Order: sequence, then structure tokens, then C-alpha cells
Amino acid sequence: MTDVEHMKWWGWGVEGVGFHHEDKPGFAPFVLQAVGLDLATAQKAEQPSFEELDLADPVAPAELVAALAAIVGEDFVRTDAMERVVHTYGKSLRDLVRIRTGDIARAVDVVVYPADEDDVQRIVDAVVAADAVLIPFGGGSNIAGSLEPQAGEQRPVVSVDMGRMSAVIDIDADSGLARIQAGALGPHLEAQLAAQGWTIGHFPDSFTHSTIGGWAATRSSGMQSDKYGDIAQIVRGLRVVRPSHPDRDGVLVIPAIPSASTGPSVREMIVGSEGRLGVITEVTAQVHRVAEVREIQAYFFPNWAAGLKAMQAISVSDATPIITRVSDARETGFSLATSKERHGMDAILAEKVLPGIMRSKGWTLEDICLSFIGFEGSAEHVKRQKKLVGAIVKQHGGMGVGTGPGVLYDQKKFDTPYLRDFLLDRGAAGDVSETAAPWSKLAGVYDAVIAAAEGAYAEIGTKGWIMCHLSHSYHSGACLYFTFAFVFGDDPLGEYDVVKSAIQQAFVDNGATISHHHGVGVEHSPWIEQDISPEGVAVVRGLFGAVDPGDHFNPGKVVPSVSERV
Ligand SMILES: Cc1cc2nc3c(=O)[nH]c(=O)nc-3n(C[C@H](O)[C@H](O)[C@H](O)COP(=O)(O)OP(=O)(O)OC[C@H]3O[C@@H](n4cnc5c(N)ncnc54)[C@H](O)[C@@H]3O)c2cc1C
Repeated sequence: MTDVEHMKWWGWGVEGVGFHHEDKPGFAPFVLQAVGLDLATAQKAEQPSFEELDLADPVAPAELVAALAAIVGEDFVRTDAMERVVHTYGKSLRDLVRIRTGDIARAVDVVVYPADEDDVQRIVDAVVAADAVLIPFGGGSNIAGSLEPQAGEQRPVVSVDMGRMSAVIDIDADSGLARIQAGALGPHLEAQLAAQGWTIGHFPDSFTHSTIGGWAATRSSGMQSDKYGDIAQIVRGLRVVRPSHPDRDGVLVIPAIPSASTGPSVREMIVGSEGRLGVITEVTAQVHRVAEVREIQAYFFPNWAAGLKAMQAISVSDATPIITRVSDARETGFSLATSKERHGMDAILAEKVLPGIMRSKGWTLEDICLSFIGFEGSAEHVKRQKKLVGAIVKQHGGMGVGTGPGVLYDQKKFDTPYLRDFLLDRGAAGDVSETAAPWSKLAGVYDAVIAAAEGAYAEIGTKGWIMCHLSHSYHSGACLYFTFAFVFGDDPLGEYDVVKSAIQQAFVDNGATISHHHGVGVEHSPWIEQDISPEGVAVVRGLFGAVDPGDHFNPGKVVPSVSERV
């Protein structure tokens, strides 16, 4: 036993926890209307059987396994089937479908658990000496195919699980800088920081099952990025282990300097490198004092255009919210459908009074858009922020409805990821694609993506659903986050590819990026040239090739491999 926590081998999160709709009366009718799935009659699939997985024997030369065991001890080198399966995929829809159907083209061979940076250095050197492949593993939550070995990989593949390295090492309270070991999962590092009155302020939806090393390696962004920044801003310093040289160890050290003019930023090269430049062992993160007051306020807008314009106005105003988020009318419908049953005054307010007020304003209820805006700071600061935001909302025809829905949003934000498994159990795919674009292009991107998804559903002959919210606002633009779902036919992955590809292509065709915060992996790399230009890809490929000429570090991710080795 390693005591390192992992998610279910076949799905999201921990065993025994899942999505339930029995207490949400609007959910079943919503799903029926959205994708034609009748939850009353849908057959629920059996939980996949681990014993039925057909896993090839590991390519694990005895000398390599012995060398790794000599570094970390035998208990921390694993070649058993469960460990290999858990470390082979992330949690994208493709991963979930493949794992459920036993489709594992190439599993990792050996899993090793270093205890400290010295172990990592010796593991890296042993892997390179054995001409093997090394894939760093954080929480295994990525959804871009960032972990899977290349299908044709002949060399042994070693997954380096960072889970034993999960400490907050120290906090420089003067500077608000915390040194954190790369394998710390969100709740673990936040608890250690909170014990001393600090927070990292980085809360991706996958927070419970992802690590700070993984966040850095994928250029992650959390729901409070408007105030605390994306991980690229939060990561100030880094330690990264690379192969050692005859005259020095291989630790690349980026000190935590607020800003430097020292040539191209190596820190920026590491952030988003998805394991291709080495193993991140430590991150020095900007942390903040836990705020005195935290409030998530809910607002409604008469339509999407008004909601977008209001978010843009907030982003360039004096207001500094932690979250600005607005859902389109479809996602608003979904949110209302996943609300728990209401009783008494609560029901009367939500179902009669509120719609009555909206109608009296001339709003069409099918067009309304729900928005959450979050505030943190001193009581006085929060009060002022709410006033500033309230005025902007009003100018754009919106209205505030208080903190009630915001409290619910805060409570259930980490539960929603279980929904994908619920749908898959009943023959439906649900997944996400997200992007960012300048404000001037956002409305066009939105329209193009909705049209592209509808075209894709028509192509595969199914009734599909797509909805969107705006989150992560910047001065020049914002992120659009699309969620799509459909009941699949005989070829779930083929059909999924048609929809996902149509959406990704619509991003690049309309001036948006292929990924705002989910990284590239292998799932988004087909569009990387269209995103950063062929010359941009040549630069990235040149970097990876020059510092890893043997193609040992997570080959094939971010930019497709051109190595002859696979
Ligand atoms: C339901 C769901 C919701 C999500 N929500 C968000 C969200 O809100 N925001 C967001 O940004 N992402 C989100 N994600 C995506 C995912 O959680 C992020 O990509 C996350 O940063 C991955 O972290 P991890 O620790 O799980 O890394 P892993 O999945 O284990 O690894 C991801 C990549 O990073 C590399 N890596 C990991 N650790 C290291 C290390 N120590 N050194 C070098 N390379 C390393 C791996 O080799 C791999 O290439 C979501 C995913 C799911 C399934």
C-alpha cells in the first residue's frame, strides 16, 4: 500500500459517490427534452468489471524495476494491473469510454512513487539510462489525453506518481509565497495553507482530485481566477528535475521573483509543458490571507447579449470580483433543472414571484441568463464591490436575487463532475470544450460553436444538447465554456469525435483558442498549428527536441511527436 489516493479506475471521483437526480424533480424532464433520454426507462449499465480488462503484460525489464526499487523501496514500485490502469488515462470522455470498454492500446508498465526530490532525480536518471519513457502523474484528472503512452511505444513506460510529495514546505509570510511539493492535491494543500490563515485561491472544478504540479503542467485556471489569476500567474517559482549531467545535478530552479527581465521566461516554458521538460517537484505559489468575507451573489439578465456586455463592463470597471460568470439561456435552464425540490415560501418565490417580476419587465423566460459574481475581502470592500457591480448589472437590464443561489453554487461546484459517469451509465455522452477570445469576438465565437455542434448532431443523426457559460474574465476578453451531450449510437468515440472536432474547429476558425485551461495533450494537438501557427509549433518542437533528444519525457504531448522512435 502506498497510501496515495486515486480516483475510481473507471470514472470520476471516489467509490460510492455519484450523481443522483431523485431529489431534483426538474432533472428527468430536462434530460428527456434536451437529448431524448428517458431516465424512467433507461437501462443503467453494470459497473465495468476490472477482471474482464484485457491488459498486455508490462514491458518492465527486471534491471529497471530493480533500479527503481533500490531508489524508493520495493513497496513503492508497482507493476500490478490496477496500478497500471489507474495511471494510464486521465478523465476525458474518450478516457472514460475507453476504460469502460477495455480499450487500452498501451498501458504504462511501471508505477513508481518518489518520496522526495532526490528520489525523483535518481528515477529520472535510471529511466533515461534504461532508454525508457517517463510520464509524471499528478491526480490523473486531465481531460486532454496528457497521460497516455503513445500507442506504438516499444520502450518501457514509467509513470512517476507524485502523490507522496504533498507538503506545504514553508510560507514566506512577508511576500505571501508558499513552497509547495508538486504532488499536493487541492484539498491537502489548501488545508495546510488554511491552518496558517492562507489560501492559494485556485479552485478548478477538479480541485478535489488534481495537484499543484498538474495545474502548473497544464496551465490550469480556477473559478476564482478573476482575482487570484490563472495558475500561470500563481506559480512564481519552480523546481524541475531533468537528467543529471556528469558535472551537475539536473534540477532546474526558477526563483520566485515578482518579475524579471532575463530573456524568454523559462518559468513560462515549464508552465503548460505537460511533463515534456521534466518533473516538477516544487512550486512556489503566490498565496493570500483568507478573506474576512466571501459572498457569491446571483443575478439574472434578460438575455445572453446583455449578460456578455455586463461581464465585459465589469472587467474594465473599478470592481474586482473573484468570479464573474454568466450562463446562456440553455445552461440557465439546466441549472434550474438541477435544483433540489423547493418547499414553502422558497417554492413560491422561485416559481411564482420571481418569474412574475421577470414577465413584468417584459423578459421572455426562455431567454433569461443566470449569473454568479463572487466577492472576497473585508466587509467594507465587499460592500463597495457589490455596489459597483450592482450598478453595472442594472445598466445592462439585469437584476440581483441575493446570495441564495450562490450558496448552492458554492456547495455543489465539486459534485457536477460526477454527472458524466451518470450519463455514460445510461448510454449518453456529456463533455466540455472551452476556449478564450477577445471581447470583440466572443459573441461570434458563441454563435459559431452552437451552429457547429448542431451541424455535427445532424451529421451523426442524433438529438444533441449544447450550453455555455462565460467565466474567467480579463481586460481584453474571457473564456467561454461549452458543455455538450447526446445519446450515442453504435460508435460512441467516432460520434464524439465528430462533435468535439466541430467545436474545436469552430474555435480556431473564429479567432478563439483551442484551450483556455485544459491543456493540449493529444486531444487538442490536431489544432495546435492553427492556434499558434506552424512556426510556433516548430519553436515548441525545437525546444522539446533540444532538451530531450532521446524523447524520454511524455513524448507526443502538446505537439505531435516527429521522433522515429514510435
Ligand atoms: C470534471 C473535470 C473538471 C475539470 N475542471 C477544470 C478546471 O476548472 N480548471 C482546469 O484548469 N482544469 C480542469 N480540469 C482538467 C484537469 O483537472 C487539469 O488539467 C489539472 O490541472 C490536471 O492536474 P492533475 O494533477 O490531475 O494532472 P494529471 O492529469 O495527473 O497530469 C496532467 C499532465 O500534467 C503532467 N504532470 C502532472 N504532474 C506533473 C509534475 N509534477 N511535473 C511535470 N508534469 C506533471 C502529466 O504528465 C500530464 O501531462 C477538469 C477535469 C475534469 C475531469
